[in-house]
Amino acid sequence: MRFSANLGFLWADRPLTDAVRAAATAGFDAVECHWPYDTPAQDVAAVLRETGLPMLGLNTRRGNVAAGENGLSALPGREDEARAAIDEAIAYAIAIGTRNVHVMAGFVQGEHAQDTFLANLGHACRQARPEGITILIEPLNDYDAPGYFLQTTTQAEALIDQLGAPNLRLMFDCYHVQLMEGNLTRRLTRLLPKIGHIQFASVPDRGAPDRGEVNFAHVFAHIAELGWTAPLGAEYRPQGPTETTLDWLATLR
Ligand SMILES: O=C(O)C(=O)[C@H](O)CO
Ligand SMILES: [Mg+2]
Repeated sequence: MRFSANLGFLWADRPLTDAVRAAATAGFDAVECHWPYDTPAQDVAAVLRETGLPMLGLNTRRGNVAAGENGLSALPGREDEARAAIDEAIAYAIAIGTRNVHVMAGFVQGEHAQDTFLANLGHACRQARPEGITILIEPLNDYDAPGYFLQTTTQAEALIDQLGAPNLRLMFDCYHVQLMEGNLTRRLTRLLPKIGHIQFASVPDRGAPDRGEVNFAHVFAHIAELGWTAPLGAEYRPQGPTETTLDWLATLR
């Protein structure tokens, strides 16, 4: 099994470029991030070349973070900002060779929000497709992100089917899915053709995967049996310095 360090959480206390180096030293096969926009893309591209690690994914900006926003793409009336964030994310992804862009929906509910999200996702998929980039949507659990538009894989699957874009896929984060829907291995099997990236953290505390209610040795073996070979995203909150939380990397590999 190969693993990607999510630098939104792992080594998040370091500049992004140093975090990439730390992930390489620790033996990760890839990296991914949340919002890299404060770091010039050419610096990130340079450190990816230096370490040989690919950056698997990045997120669109959240909007007004101080006001509690967590994405713009399902917010009716915010289409111009949402599309600017999508275009920015795709341009950054092209500059650093990243193949996945997670389009964040935001805190909103209702049919109008669904139409808005679909329209903005259509824009994202059209812009990304000629560049070989996949657009990801990720259900977030209602405990950490109450009121987030996209909360379940069932909802995400319906959106993917409705839009019918070949480069729209599901970000299957085992942490969120376990909290909202459970049934991880059956769900992974059924949804596999629609999955673009897989992430994990312990449940319920979002720590390293060698603790908590999910047996990740079993889940990772199942994912390998399904034929999935891309690195899995370690998106957990280290309790202490990241290096002290990496025993799982040897045991679950
Ligand atoms: O929160 C998550 O699980 C994510 O993957 C997002 O990228 C950050 O909100
Ligand atoms: Mg995630």
